[in-house]
Amino acid sequence: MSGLLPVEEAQARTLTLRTPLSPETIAFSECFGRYLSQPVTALRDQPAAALSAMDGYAIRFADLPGPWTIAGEVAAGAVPSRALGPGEAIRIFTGAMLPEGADTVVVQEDVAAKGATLTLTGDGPAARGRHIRPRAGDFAAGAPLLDAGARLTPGAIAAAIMAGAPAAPVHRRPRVAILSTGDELVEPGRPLAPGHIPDSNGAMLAAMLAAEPAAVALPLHARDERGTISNILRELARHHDVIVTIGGASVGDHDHVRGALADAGGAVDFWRVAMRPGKPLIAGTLGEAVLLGLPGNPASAFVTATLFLLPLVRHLAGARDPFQPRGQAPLAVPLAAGGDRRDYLRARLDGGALTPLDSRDSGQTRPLIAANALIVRDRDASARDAGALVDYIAIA
Ligand SMILES: Nc1nc2c(c(=O)[nH]1)N[C@H]1C(S)=C(S)[C@@H](COP(=O)(O)OP(=O)(O)OC[C@H]3O[C@@H](n4cnc5c(N)ncnc54)[C@H](O)[C@@H]3O)O[C@H]1N2
Ligand code: MOO
Repeated sequence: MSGLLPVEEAQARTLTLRTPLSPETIAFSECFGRYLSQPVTALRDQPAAALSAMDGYAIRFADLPGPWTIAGEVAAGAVPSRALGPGEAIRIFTGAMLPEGADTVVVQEDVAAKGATLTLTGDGPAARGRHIRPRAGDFAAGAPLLDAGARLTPGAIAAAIMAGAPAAPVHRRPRVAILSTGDELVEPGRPLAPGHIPDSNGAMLAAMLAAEPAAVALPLHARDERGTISNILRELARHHDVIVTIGGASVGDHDHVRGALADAGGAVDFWRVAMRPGKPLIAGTLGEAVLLGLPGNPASAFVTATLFLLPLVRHLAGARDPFQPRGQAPLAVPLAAGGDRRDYLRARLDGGALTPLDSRDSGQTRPLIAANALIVRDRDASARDAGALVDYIAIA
């Protein structure tokens, strides 16, 4: 089909519409899911000194099998008051600094203390250095820990804090507006007149964005009036980084998004992508804002949001790698040959195998309940047997 942009080209063009947003420094308590604006390098050794990894006694390995004279105690957070001498043991706890002179920890389950005398009752440590966390065993000062553009996962947050970073250097979150268009649409939960349907896409997109570093405004709705849509777009562009419209993207007499964007002073970068569902996707700019015009069919909106909106939001939020990775899994059932566009088939990944869900009608919402993957089937792909490996994208 002519005039349709290949998916990868359309995805790449979407990201070129705007560079990542400005950097800011925020508290670690607020930074989950954000992307780093600069690398994190360790500012300190961790641990900063050799520590005990167990509750027990610090000893010299050469003094085994004891007995020892108990010569003091050191708890986590304290500095040992003296060095360990030959034949001595110092009571020590998990996370406490190892006294100078000690090279091994014997766990308390392996010894018995009577007065100031400690005797071995179990096997004891098998080697010098047992139950000791060496200085800088986690990382040394100067170690590169996280790259710019990395996502702040719980683990990454923990490492950045331990590395001594005072706060999280990240990119600003994109402010995202969602605008459903269509005379037939009614706010969720409101009574429906004949010909009306509930606006399910607005809330669906807000939910998809809830897991992303985005400030998402309450979904809005406009009637199918070019002038109204144009005015709303112009207003939204003043305070948002991304405007997502839903519906009105196709060729019908009531499909006004492209016209309204032009009237508002914006520009279409591309329209129509070689994919199913989602062909009439629009991408463009209006002032500083990027506009994505998603097709109105629920599956089309879902798939185009997955492939274009979420990566755009991540890109603006500073992600180095904004696209969902593709996986491969075997088909649980045979798959028919592909058509003249790239297909993204709603599917269920269960027990390691993929089952395409029955409906290919992009107007249906019910298949979205079970779908946890999109099978990627290339244009003109041949039919595949059950068991054949196919590409998929995991979806939430
Ligand atoms: N002659 C042609 N007709 C259509 C073509 C085409 O190439 N030639 N493309 C079809 C494809 S593919 C799609 S996808 C749809 C997309 O159309 P629009 O983006 O203009 O969407 P609407 O017509 O406004 O709506 C389509 C469908 O989705 C329902 N809808 C819309 N918004 C919502 C919402 N917020 N929540 C729930 N449901 C929504 C709407 O009622 C329609 O049923 O065009 C085909 N037509
Ligand atoms: O592309 Mo439409 O999205 O096939 O239903």
